Amino acid sequence: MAGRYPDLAGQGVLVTGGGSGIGAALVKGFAAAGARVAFLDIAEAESRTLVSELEGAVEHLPLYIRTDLRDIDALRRAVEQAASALGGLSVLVNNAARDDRHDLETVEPDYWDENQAVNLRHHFFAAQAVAPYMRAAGGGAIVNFSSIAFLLNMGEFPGYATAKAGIIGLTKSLAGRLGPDNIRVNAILPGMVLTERQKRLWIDEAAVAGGIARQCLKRSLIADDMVGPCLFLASDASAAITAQTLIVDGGML
Ligand SMILES: NC(=O)c1ccc[n+]([C@@H]2O[C@H](COP(=O)([O-])OP(=O)(O)OC[C@H]3O[C@@H](n4cnc5c(N)ncnc54)[C@H](O)[C@@H]3O)[C@@H](O)[C@H]2O)c1
Repeated sequence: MAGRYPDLAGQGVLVTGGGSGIGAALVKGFAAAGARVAFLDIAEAESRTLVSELEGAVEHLPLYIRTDLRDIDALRRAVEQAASALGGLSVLVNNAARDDRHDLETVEPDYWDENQAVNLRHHFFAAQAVAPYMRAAGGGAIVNFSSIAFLLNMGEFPGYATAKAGIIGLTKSLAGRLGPDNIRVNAILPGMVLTERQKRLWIDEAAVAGGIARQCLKRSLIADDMVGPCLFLASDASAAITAQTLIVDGGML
């Protein structure tokens, strides 16, 4: 991976939800490319394990900043801390989410608001907070993680699906607003990716088989499959690409 996008070496990269799952693969991928990485996560044990795993293996050891992204003041402080520690920020990956299932009949307004706070709201406020640093650097790239789930009429998580659809609108609006500053904004829509959380909570053998049957590629996707597309959208290799959505689902849709 290192060297495939040489322009990423030395860049300041911020990844939300980088402590586990796809986010952890992204932290490793950017660090292997020589980037200076900071990541925000609520999961302390996983995050600290990730940093210790990378000790001695990468040029710049990623910086973990414990942050609950539902707390926008804390998010703003974390962005400042990351920018100061890394010497600037030119890439933001909005990745953190929580795909809880919920019933139409039992959702209350507080649950709905918390669900949007964990799945959508921090995308906007992280972009707002990093934009000045990107302008100072002469440009930047924001990659927002959406999902194909909102296109599949899945009834078990209307809040999550709403947030993931909202991320597409946000991506396009931010791309329009920030394009004149040479800041690109794109979204990745993963398909079925076998992370530890997915295997523990939602995806059993039958679901894996069902998913693969619907894909063109007859294998399970893993977190590492998201790294190449994300590094591509963060790097100068995609310098003329903005306001786009990239589906990475093994050909399910
Ligand atoms: N795994 C899949 O199949 C799949 C499919 C489609 C889209 N996605 C999207 O990809 C992204 C990564 O998914 P994943 O499967 O790796 O998820 P995951 O649950 O494995 O990891 C999410 C990370 O976000 C962190 N996080 C959650 N709430 C937080 C909060 N309030 N503050 C700070 N950190 C918080 C978690 O601690 C965790 O480390 C998400 O945006 C998800 O919606 C995943």
